[in-house]
Amino acid sequence: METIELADGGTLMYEHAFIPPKLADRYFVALRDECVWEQKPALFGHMQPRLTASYGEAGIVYRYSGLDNVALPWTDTMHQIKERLEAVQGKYNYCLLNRYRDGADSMGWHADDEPEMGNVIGSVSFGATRTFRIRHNRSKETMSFPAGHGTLIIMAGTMQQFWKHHIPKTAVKVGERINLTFRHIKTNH
Ligand SMILES: O=C(O)CCC(=O)C(=O)O
Ligand SMILES: [Fe+2]
Repeated sequence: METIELADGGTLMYEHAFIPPKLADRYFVALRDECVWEQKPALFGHMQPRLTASYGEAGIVYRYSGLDNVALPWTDTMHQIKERLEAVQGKYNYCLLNRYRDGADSMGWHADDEPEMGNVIGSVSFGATRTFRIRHNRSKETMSFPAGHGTLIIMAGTMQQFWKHHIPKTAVKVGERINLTFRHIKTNH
């Protein structure tokens, strides 16, 4: 596990093969075939350039960009991944899943800085390797990390306040990638 201290108090932890390859193969197939995937609307009548799914504890709703994401109950696979992650860092009650069907699917620059969101986000990737990029808001310093089959990236500290991240499109022919971001959403009960 590599721990990178970022400017202004952010921390990024990285491990390329956090989930061993054979297990990652099984998880990829289970997540692809068992989750309820949908393509949600984005701004200006567009659709998001990827599929998403939402899982977590009962009653958790994650709101972002005007969308309400109601969590379905953890699947067995997701619960296993969550426990592996929590053994490293964090405590999670919600997971947003993103499925990038090919190199044309992507995620724009953003921070996961909603007020009800805990500062530790645990991200695990399966399938095709895509580039995870981060950029400091003021200095524009940029860093890139290959997010491959079984890769763990933990974002913590003040990273969401001072840095944005994204998954760029790629012209290279790539297969599907599934990413899980485990989060802690504060509830008022
Ligand atoms: O696909 C990824 O690695 C990034 C996902 C992400 O940033 C998010 O779901 O907020
Ligand atoms: Fe994000």
